[in-house]
Parts: sequence; structure tokens; C-alpha cells
Amino acid sequence: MNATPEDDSAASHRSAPYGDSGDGATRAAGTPSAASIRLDGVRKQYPDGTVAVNKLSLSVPAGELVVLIGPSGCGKSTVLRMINRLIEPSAGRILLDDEDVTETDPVQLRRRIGYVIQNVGLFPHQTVQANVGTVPRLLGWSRSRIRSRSDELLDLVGLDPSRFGRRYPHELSGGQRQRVGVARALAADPVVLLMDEPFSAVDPIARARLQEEFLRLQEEVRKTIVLVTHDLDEAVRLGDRIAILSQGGRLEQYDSPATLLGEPASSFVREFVGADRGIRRLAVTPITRDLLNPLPTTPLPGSLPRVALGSSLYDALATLLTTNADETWVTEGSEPVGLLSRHRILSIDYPADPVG
Ligand SMILES: Nc1ncnc2c1ncn2[C@@H]1O[C@H](COP(=O)(O)OP(=O)(O)OP(=O)(O)O)[C@@H](O)[C@H]1O
Repeated sequence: MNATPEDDSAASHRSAPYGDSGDGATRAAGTPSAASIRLDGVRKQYPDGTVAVNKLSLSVPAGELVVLIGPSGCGKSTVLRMINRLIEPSAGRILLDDEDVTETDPVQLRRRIGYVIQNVGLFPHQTVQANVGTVPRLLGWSRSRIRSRSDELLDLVGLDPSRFGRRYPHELSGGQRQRVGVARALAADPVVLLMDEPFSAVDPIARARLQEEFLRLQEEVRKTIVLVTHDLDEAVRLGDRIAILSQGGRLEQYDSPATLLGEPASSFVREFVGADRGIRRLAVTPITRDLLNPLPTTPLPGSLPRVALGSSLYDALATLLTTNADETWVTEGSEPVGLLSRHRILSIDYPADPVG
């Protein structure tokens, strides 16, 4: 298992040195604002002797979204809270770019690290706008600057500031509260975003929509994100990489979703990802040209559904099942480039599973 990704893209996302940002938010235009994270032999033993995390090494390239997943009590939240020093490690080092977090003032550190938790923890007696402006206020920004940043972020998370800015948290739905939580965490343009079960308090439909919106948001802001979840589907959907932990914070595997599902590194991982990983693999396998039947020479039947080349096999199968068709057009732009059949999707021959 390699916990230091070879295709580390940190260099291409390298953040400005912290000193450049002055109050932590005014970076030079176009300068990506994300830091890499490196955990090096990190251990946490609580005073009662519980070893929550042991010898954990993990690198998160700047601008990537890494998901921590594993059974209850395996140390996920402890890992997250050691990164922003809500918990001090007993041993090992945690680096943001090249800076050791244990040597950084915790208050300064937390202003550069956004933190989103389940149920958000918005201040109930403050408006949405004031909640989003929390860290900028601490940083001493002017009122007008806080206001415009708050409006910008509410827009970014899909909440109209003129409609929602003056509301109080209890006047929002769970999903809207969650969005405000994300906006608040992004307010001072942090270099890292830590998210502990951020979507688990909302119902499955709102959750799927939040996940989708969140992916779009990440395309735009490209933060380094470490997200804890219990939900494997969420991990597969959101993660550039997934770290699976077992009890005692032991790293079982750290890989892309496709590799994790296709090549579980241990029987623990295999069991954890479960029997329905075949379906999940469809969700992370794109439609490629080699799977397509050529376009027919006879006139094309117009009634078939369409899916885009590059979307997932899961999407294709879902389209076929909902339209009750045996084949779908696969399109590139607006042009059909081939046909994909239900049979072909179901007969894909994945490489043999290396774990007995
Ligand atoms: N303050 C504490 N004192 C002693 N043990 C603790 C403390 N906080 C957490 N633990 C223990 O450390 C281990 C890891 O806890 P942690 O909350 O990090 O796990 P988790 O994977 O996030 O769990 P869950 O998925 O249930 O939220 C658990 O055994 C937990 O009981």
C-alpha cells in the first residue's frame, strides 16, 4: 500500500506562502489557495489509554478531496481534529505544506482551516450573513468587505443572499443549513477544509443533491478537503481518494475509488466495501469507446435514450432501466458515436479479484 500518491499534484496546486495572504484571504488573483497535508507516523493515545490512531502516515495532495471511512470508533474524527489541533497528537508530525501544525498557533491555524461538522453548529441567534462572516469578523475585515464576501459565498453554495442572508438558522431546511455551514467554512478562503459527516443529518434526496452541488463547488474552489463519512456511496461519489481505516486508526488502504473497489488490498477492505461493490464499480467506470457497438448504417432509431461518452456505466444502466430500453445512444457533444447495450454493461469482465 502506498500512502504517498505517486501522481501527487501538490506542485500544480501549490498555495501561496501563508505570509502572502496577510489576513488570510487576499491572495494574488489566480493563486490557488490550497495546501497539501502530510501525516507522518501520527499516533493519538487518550489519557485513559485508548489508542485511537497509531502510526498513521498519509499524504493529501493540495486541491484533492480525500475521504476517511471505516467502522465506528476507528479514529476518523480524531484524525480530522488533530489536523486543526482540536486534539494534540501523542506522536508523529502533521504538515500543511511544509509547516508543522504542532508548531503553529492553534488560533491562527484554525482561521486557515475550514471545519464543517454534522448539524453544522451555526450560531442560532445570528443571521445567516453573520454566521458566514464569523471568521472574517475575527480577522478584522471591514463591514462592507464581510458583506460582499458573505453574499459571494451564499451565491456560491446556491443560496440567494437577498432571500436567505437575513434569516436565522431555524428558518432554514437542514440542507440549507448545511450549505451555510460550508459557506461559513470557506469565508476566509482557507487552505484546507475538514468535514466531519457534513451531509449525514439530511435526508437521502437532499443529501444526493448536496453532494452533487458540493462537487461542483469543489471544481470551482479546489480546496484540499478531508471528509469523514460512514457512507461508502458518498465516499465513492466524492473522493479523489479514499482512506479506509480499521480500529486503532490503522490505514488499510488508500486509493482511488475505482482501485479500492476493484482491488481491495485486504480481506478487511473487501468485507468493508461489501458484496454490492459490482454496482459501485459501475459508478466509477466511465463509458469508453471500446464498449460501444458501431452506429448502424440503416436509419437510426430515434426513440432510444442517450447518455454521454465519459459518463458512468451506472448512469447508462440506470437510463436503460428507467426507459426500459435494451440499448442507448452514446453521444459526444450532440453527435451519437455508438450504441451501448444492457448486455454489454452486465457482461464486463473485470480483472480477477486478488484477494481470496
Ligand atoms: N476523549 C476521549 N477519551 C478517550 N477515548 C476517546 C476520546 N475520544 C475518542 N475516544 C476513543 O477513540 C477512538 C476513536 O474515536 P473517534 O471518535 O476518532 O472515532 P470515529 O471513527 O470518528 O468514530 P465514529 O465513526 O463512531 O464517529 C474510539 O475508541 C473512542 O472511544
